[in-house]
Amino acid sequence: MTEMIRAEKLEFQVPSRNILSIPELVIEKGHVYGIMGPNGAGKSTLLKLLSLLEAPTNGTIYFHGEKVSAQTVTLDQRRKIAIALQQSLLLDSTVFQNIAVGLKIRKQPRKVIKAKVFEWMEKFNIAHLADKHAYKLSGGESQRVNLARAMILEPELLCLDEPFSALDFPTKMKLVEDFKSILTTSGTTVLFVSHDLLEVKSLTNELFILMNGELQQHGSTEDVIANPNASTQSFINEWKSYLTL
Ligand SMILES: Nc1ncnc2c1ncn2[C@@H]1O[C@H](COP(=O)(O)OP(=O)(O)OP(=O)(O)O)[C@@H](O)[C@H]1O
Repeated sequence: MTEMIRAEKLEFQVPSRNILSIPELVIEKGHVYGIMGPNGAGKSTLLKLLSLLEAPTNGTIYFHGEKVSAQTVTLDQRRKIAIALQQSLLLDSTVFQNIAVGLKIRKQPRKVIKAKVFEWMEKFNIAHLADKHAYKLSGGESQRVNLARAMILEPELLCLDEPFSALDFPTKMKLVEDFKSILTTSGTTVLFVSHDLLEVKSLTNELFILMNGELQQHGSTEDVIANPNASTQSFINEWKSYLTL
C-alpha cells in the first residue's frame, strides 16, 4: 500500500488545554477512513490539520513523503486535497455553474468543463437539475452538488466533515450508497468525520476512534465495530445497542 499522509507527534493546543495529541497516524492511498468519537473529541480539528487548513502546534505532517504545513503548502499540493463540509455553501448560481467553478478557476477549456460537469452530474444523478438555482435545491440535492463540485477536481484526498448529517435517513443512505459506488471507481482517498456509525459502516473500510484528543483505536471498520477495545467499547457498544450491526 502507498502511504499518502504521515503525521508524527501531532499536537494541537489552545492556551488553556491540549485539544489533540497523536503520536503517529498514517493515511494510505485509496482507503476510505471514518473518523468517529464523542462530541468535542477533536475530529474536526484532526481533519483541519490533515487537510492542511490549519497548522498543528507541534508535530510534522508528510504528504507523499514531503514535509508540509498549512503555511508552506504549494498550490500544486493544495489542489490535490478537496474539502466538503456539512453546510454545502453553494454559490448564488445554477447547479451547473456551481460544479463548473473549480475547473473555471483552473482555466480548463469550456468544452472540457461542459463535458466534465455533465459527467459528474450523471454520476451523482443530478443532471436533470443542471439549470436549477442552487438555493432552490433540497438538502439531499445540495449535498450531491457539493460532493460533485469536490469530486470533479479529481482530488487525491477528499476530506468530509459530516456532509450527510442534515439529511433525513432514507435520503442520507441513498446518497451514501451512490457515493460509495462512485468512490469504488474513482479510487479517491477519503477522510470522513461522522457521528453516525451506520453511514460509517456503509462507506468506510478503515476507522479511527478519537476520544479526548487521543486516537484510541484504528483498524478495519468491520474489526473496530466487532472488537472495540477497553477504551472504545462504551462508545461503540452504545451504538450497537441501538442498531443491529
Ligand atoms: N481554535 C480553538 N480554540 C479553542 N478551542 C478549540 C479550538 N478548536 C477546537 N477547540 C475545542 O477543541 C475541542 C475539539 O473540537 P473539535 O471541533 O475538533 O471536536 P469534534 O470531535 O469535531 O466535536 P463535534 O463532534 O462536537 O463536532 C472542542 O472542545 C472545541 O471547543
